[in-house]
Amino acid sequence: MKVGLFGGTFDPPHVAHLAAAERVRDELALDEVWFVVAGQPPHKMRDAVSPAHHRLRMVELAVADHPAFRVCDIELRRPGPSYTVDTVRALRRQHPDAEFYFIVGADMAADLPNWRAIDELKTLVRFVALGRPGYARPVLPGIPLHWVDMPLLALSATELRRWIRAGRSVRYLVPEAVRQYMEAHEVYGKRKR
Ligand SMILES: Nc1ncnc2c1ncn2[C@@H]1O[C@H](COP(=O)(O)OP(=O)(O)OP(=O)(O)O)[C@@H](O)[C@H]1O
Ligand SMILES: O=C(O)c1ccc[n+]([C@@H]2O[C@H](COP(=O)([O-])O)[C@@H](O)[C@H]2O)c1
Repeated sequence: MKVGLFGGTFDPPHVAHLAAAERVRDELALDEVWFVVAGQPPHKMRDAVSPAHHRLRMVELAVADHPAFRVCDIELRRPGPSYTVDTVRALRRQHPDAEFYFIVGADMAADLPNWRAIDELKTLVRFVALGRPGYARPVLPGIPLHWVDMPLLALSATELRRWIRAGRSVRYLVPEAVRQYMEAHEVYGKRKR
């Protein structure tokens, strides 16, 4: 089975995440894409991240209508920073027959040389990267990267949180079920209007 792993903080999940996952699933003929919700993202240690149960629920809602998309909560059940190499080692033990592809946007792709145990990690997964506005396709000597083209979507969770806090509508920028959940649970505070 060919499985795409799409790791993210997903605070909140947005339509560019879904479009990226679908684009890679289609291009590489993956059987499934697992959205791996980061417990404590290693490079966001000092940032305030929304509670894991909200991010997990929002991702569940976001992927619910896609038959090949799944949510993986393995990193939420492990204390400490969510290093991808730990996740992939565990998933390979649990699913010895799966072939794993790790999906990243161009911003994260450029950071791969700094990831924990990257020399081991690159032997455990194939990296797949997508363009992201503002980030060039990186040249990474020694780290094979499968580049997948897709229409660039200038959307980020940081920007969406800012919009919500400013009282702006994010309808159509996040799946409708996610929008309703974040409003009902005031994940990013009360909507101003
Ligand atoms: N607009 C986008 N185009 C392509 N890839 C994206 C886009 N937004 C996020 N990604 C990728 O999705 C993965 C998960 O990203 P994450 O959950 O951190 O969302 P984000 O929008 O980058 O959030 P933040 O702004 O809080 O950093 C990362 O690999 C990131 O590069
Ligand atoms: O393992 C690492 O060293 C590492 C360093 C930075 C990011 N990651 C992973 O990259 C994925 C995307 O991160 P983020 O914070 O942009 O959502 C997420 O699964 C992180 O755990 C992993």
